[in-house]
Amino acid sequence: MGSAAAPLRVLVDMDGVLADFEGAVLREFRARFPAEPRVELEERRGFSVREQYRSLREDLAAKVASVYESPGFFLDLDPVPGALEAVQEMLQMQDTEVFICTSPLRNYEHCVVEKYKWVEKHLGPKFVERIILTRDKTMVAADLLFDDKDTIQGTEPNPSWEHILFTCCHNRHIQLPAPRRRLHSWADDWKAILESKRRQ
Ligand SMILES: Cc1cn([C@H]2C[C@H](O)[C@@H](COP(=O)(O)O)O2)c(=O)[nH]c1=O
Ligand SMILES: [Mg+2]
Repeated sequence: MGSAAAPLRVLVDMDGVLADFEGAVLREFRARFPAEPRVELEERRGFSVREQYRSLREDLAAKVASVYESPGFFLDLDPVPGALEAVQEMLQMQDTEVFICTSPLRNYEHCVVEKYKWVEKHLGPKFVERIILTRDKTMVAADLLFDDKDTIQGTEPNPSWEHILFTCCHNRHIQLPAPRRRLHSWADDWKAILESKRRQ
């Protein structure tokens, strides 16, 4: 008798994919520093919001960091539209394993515990067991990784997953070289991506 095919293992990133990090940074920055120049979401370029604020004016880097390093920032992030429904549906799919794979800030004081609380609040306690917290996603074995960071590098030069770039304000201008793929939003056909990977 042949052995059953292994389940498809899917990693889903948190900030920019499940939780609206960028929207909250802008909203809180505007509230706390109304007189300072800011980067509107349409003007965001590059993964690091801190570096883009630094390019406006050196001292704005620390100011924007103070926003996302504040207590309550990560816990209060709004879910990305459609994200919660999509991962709950993924969890119920046959022959599919889903994990949340997220990187904490270097200044992890509030971020780590609030990421756990956010998942419990929005997805329930069972999903908390599916959190993988790492600053090196290349070390995690999976078939797919949905992530808004355009370039994901780490210790492992050939990660097992295919990185599907999740469209976010800071990456929408990037032209991906073939055969790299995008998911434009959770309204886009994520199931087709899972099925195509299953057939490979
Ligand atoms: C400056 C800056 C930092 N981040 C942070 C937020 C998170 O701690 C990680 C990314 O987490 P993910 O769940 O792996 O997306 O980096 C950021 O996302 N964007 C920034 O500009
Ligand atoms: Mg992200």
